[in-house]
Amino acid sequence: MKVTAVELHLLAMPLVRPFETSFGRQTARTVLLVRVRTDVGDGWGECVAMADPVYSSEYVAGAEAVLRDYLAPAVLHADEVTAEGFAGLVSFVIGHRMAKAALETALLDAELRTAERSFGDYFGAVRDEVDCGVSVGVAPSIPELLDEVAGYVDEGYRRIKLKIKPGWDIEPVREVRELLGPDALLQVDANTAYDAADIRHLRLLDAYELLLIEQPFVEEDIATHIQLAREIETPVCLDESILGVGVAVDAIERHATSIINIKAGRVGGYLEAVRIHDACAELGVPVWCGGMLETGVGRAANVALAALENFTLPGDTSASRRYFAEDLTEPFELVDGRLRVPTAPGSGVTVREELLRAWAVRAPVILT
Ligand SMILES: CC(=O)N[C@@H](Cc1ccc2ccccc2c1)C(=O)O
Ligand SMILES: [Mg+2]
Repeated sequence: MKVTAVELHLLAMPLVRPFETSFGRQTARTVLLVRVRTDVGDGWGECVAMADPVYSSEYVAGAEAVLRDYLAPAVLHADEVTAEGFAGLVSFVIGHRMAKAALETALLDAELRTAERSFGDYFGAVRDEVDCGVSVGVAPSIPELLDEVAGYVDEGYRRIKLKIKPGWDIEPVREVRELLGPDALLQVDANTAYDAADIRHLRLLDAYELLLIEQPFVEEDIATHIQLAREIETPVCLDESILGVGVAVDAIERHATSIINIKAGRVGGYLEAVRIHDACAELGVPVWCGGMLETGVGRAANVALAALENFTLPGDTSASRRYFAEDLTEPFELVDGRLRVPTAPGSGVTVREELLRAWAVRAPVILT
């Protein structure tokens, strides 16, 4: 297809409640959306980068710049572009996987809408709905944490994930395990907040039958994850470290991790995400779909991805209302702890253009 324009939309959406992690406290989501106009129709992609480079080195203003100055010109100058050829077309740009993922997804959305194929059908979904978990932030107090967790259990979430950090780990886990009972699915996410000196302390988590401990150490530090995996019963899961299928296979083969959190935005797009899924299936390593507080645009694609065979653990594919009072698309509603996989062409959702205008931080950048 021929791309005739690339639009960069910048929105601000308030969160229904503050979301605190080991790297900070968020009260709103700054959203960068990419729309491509092509000779066969439009497509949308959502960039998962945060406003600040605190989860990864990418951030909204940086993603916008690399899309404006490198990635959009590359597709606009090409006579013929395909989603499958996009990674090769922009391989001259090092990194910037979240920015690349947004544009690749927009191209895929345009292609599949025209072909009248859904993301789920294209990715190889084997389910019509996916089991959903929920990510729970660091709370001001234990009672407030327990209230929030009890609310999610009432909503039907099939797995609870607690953000932890030094000083907020063993006690909240113990109290939530007490609240949930011994059989509930419970896991933790440290977002890189610990180091090797904390390994003995982290072993205390073994008392609480957790599904996994997610990314305790910094992205580049595979060695300390290997050391922890040797010394702790709780399975180690990687998130920030997994930038592509190569590092996923390397980390698994070196026994740094035994479960992978797949986020299409973090790895450069849904095509790479499917490659990681397939490689993990080969290696007998279960995967689950991570979340980056996406609007319905990114959420729709994540739910389709989470419907693949080897996504055997509930993901952070929570309902829209977990984060937003109103979503940019039709809302994703939890039914019996599950979300339905969209079946309409492309992502299967429709961006509400009136909200695009209402929530815009500035006029869209239109590149032609
Ligand atoms: C659902 C979940 O825990 N996501 C990330 C962390 C995270 C936390 C806060 C965020 C705020 C704005 C944008 C992305 C964010 C991602 C994770 O798994 O590590
Ligand atoms: Mg994580």
